[in-house]
Amino acid sequence: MNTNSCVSIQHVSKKFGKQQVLNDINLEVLEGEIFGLLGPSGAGKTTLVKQLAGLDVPSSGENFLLQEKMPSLKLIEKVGYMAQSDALYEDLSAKENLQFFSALYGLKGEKQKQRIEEVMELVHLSEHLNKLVSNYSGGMKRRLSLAIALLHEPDILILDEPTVGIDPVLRKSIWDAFYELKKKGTTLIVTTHVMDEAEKCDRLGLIREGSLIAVGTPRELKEETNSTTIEEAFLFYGGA
Ligand SMILES: Nc1ncnc2c1ncn2[C@@H]1O[C@H](COP(=O)(O)OP(=O)(O)OP(=O)(O)O)[C@@H](O)[C@H]1O
Repeated sequence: MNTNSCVSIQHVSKKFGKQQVLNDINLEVLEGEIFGLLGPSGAGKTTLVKQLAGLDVPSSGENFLLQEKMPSLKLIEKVGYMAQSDALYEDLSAKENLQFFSALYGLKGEKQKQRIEEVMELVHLSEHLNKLVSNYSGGMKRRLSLAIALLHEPDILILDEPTVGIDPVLRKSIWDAFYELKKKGTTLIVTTHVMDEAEKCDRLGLIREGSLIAVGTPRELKEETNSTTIEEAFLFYGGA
């Protein structure tokens, strides 16, 4: 295992009934990188990142985060996860949602107040702190979910399609926030099926029908396949 690897996926396969959804995945994610999992809808990205977040288990193989086998309660405070669908309390205000999740992570008093202000600023929602979540737009809910995942300053942040439904201007500001977190040493794992977003990652893993078909920097993947775009590279590796 690489010494600065902080996520190690070893021979991970997953079946739902007879359907093979992940097929012998092997992957190391390095500390402090932004790693993108790119693949079409249904490729198995969510299934994989759920395991990394400790919410599901492989049928065979093992996942390690910070040298600890998943799922592990020890890692709860070190890992942040933002699911694809927002898990928010609609009939509470944003602030109440943030307070609830802060409490789960053991954030209290002044520290809690300060973190809530910081994360809401980061996602440009400070003005809407007291609004009921049911009155939020889809994009606002996405940003609030992101704020919640950031509350406890996790070492590893796992984001399942973080910018779906978010306009380009805000998408840029969210990516700026990702780079800020990276600077602080946070490792980010981001799933996406958007090619221009994939270009923003340090390294990419291309997933197709449950198999990891290529891993490398966006530049490497393009060079190796003589492609001008990631999309072209993806099609090349996919055998098209
Ligand atoms: N709990 C489950 N039970 C049965 N099948 C499942 C379950 N979860 C996922 N699947 C199936 O596994 C496959 C991969 O789904 P997954 O959500 O991991 O794909 P994805 O790459 O994240 O796609 P998307 O971008 O659309 O979310 C799909 O065919 C899906 O129907």
